[in-house]
Amino acid sequence: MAITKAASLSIRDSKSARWFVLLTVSFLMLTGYFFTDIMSPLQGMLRDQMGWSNSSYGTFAGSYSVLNVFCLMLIFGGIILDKAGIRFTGTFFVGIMIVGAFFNYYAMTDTFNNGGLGYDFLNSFLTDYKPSLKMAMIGYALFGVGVEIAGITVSRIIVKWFKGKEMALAMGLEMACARGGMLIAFSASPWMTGADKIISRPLAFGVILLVIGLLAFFVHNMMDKRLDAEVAADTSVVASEEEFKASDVFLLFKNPGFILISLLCVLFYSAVFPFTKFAPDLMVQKYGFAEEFSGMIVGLLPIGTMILTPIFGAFMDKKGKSASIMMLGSLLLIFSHTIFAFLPGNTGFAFAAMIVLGFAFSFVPAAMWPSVPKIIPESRLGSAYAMIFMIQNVGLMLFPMLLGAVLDSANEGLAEGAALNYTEPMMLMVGCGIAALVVAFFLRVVDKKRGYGLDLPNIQE
Ligand SMILES: C[C@H](N)C(=O)N[C@@H](CCCCN)C(=O)O
Repeated sequence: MAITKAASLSIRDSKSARWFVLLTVSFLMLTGYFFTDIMSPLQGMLRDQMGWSNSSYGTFAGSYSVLNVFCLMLIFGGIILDKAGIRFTGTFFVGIMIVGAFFNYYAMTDTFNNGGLGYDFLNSFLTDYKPSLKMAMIGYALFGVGVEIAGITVSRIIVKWFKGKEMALAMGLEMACARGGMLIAFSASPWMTGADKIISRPLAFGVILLVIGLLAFFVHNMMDKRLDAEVAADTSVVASEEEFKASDVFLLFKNPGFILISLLCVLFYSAVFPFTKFAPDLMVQKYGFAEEFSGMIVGLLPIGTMILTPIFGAFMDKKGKSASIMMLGSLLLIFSHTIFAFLPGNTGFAFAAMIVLGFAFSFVPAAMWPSVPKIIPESRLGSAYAMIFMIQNVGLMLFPMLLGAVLDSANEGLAEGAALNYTEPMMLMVGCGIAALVVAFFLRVVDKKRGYGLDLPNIQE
């Protein structure tokens, strides 16, 4: 049964306790996001060493979401979260994340590629696809299930500890840490392959980091247990919300605010995460950066968001304006991708577009995620976040595949060694941005009509 707390103080009222909890789960997300983007700056090496085409690379990137979409893993994850609780769900799915990451690492090793366990089997069907690609996809798909459900769990944890307090700031800081993981991946991964360019090296490091993330989550579990014990022992805590039922998932779709926020999420994120998978190669092909530095340029994006997301989060905690800020973020997204698509390959434009994208990628997440609890009751939050992530994952699956396929087809017959043209793939991203802006506009209209309070401050005085 979902509960709300009345007057008496609990461990969540202790600032140091709740910020410490935030630290543990933020570190976990850092490790997850590090692994998510670990292969992104290695697209060129995957082409040269593993023989992966751009479409193959896009298919690999999209495999992250395949189980989440086709096996409805995020829906199950959300239901498990609402039924079995934070500690079990988090621990189990971080475990899945580690197993998937290990398969992904194994796919890149010489052991596997020289006929290791599973090679012959994976080589016996769909022979157009390399065994390394198939093994990496199995691993990345499992990893995608784990990291996404871990992300949903972490959002739930932050609401549990920060609701009515500094929630947007806390979510902003958690996302800043996650972006820190992206930053390390983009800037360090090519260097970690070493002079001999061994792709499996950064992946091995990523697996070890994930195990450390799991240990951090165990520390969170201890704090969470204490909070639950306090709540159970406290007679001033009153049951106030209905118990969650699996059928409630369908109720979410009767809520226009939920539908619009889900649509905005899929459109906005489809123009960001799939883009970042190709962005290092875009830097090489369009702007002429060396492969080792291309990830660092893309790393400007997470650096900017690490600083800006918590700042905007704190602003919205105090002043509100989330609905308007989501519109502004979508507008900036269009500007940024328009620069990448249509302006000349001048490095100044690359920096400018990346900075504008950094603002967009700070505004929208900082405003969107803390808005969900204003639209959905707490007992259904796990499922609501899960459903939003699930819809978002459709975009995260399709868009990298589309980008890879459009890139290959736009560059068919290109002379050996000539730079790839990214205009058409980037036009796809501009289209997503325009659609996101339209949805953000309607979300603001519906907010005014229904009184969700998206433009109101998060902190209750
Ligand atoms: C990719 C993942 N599904 C996602 O949407 N991540 C968001 C953060 C959502 C959780 C906020 N507490 C992101 O912006 O990285």
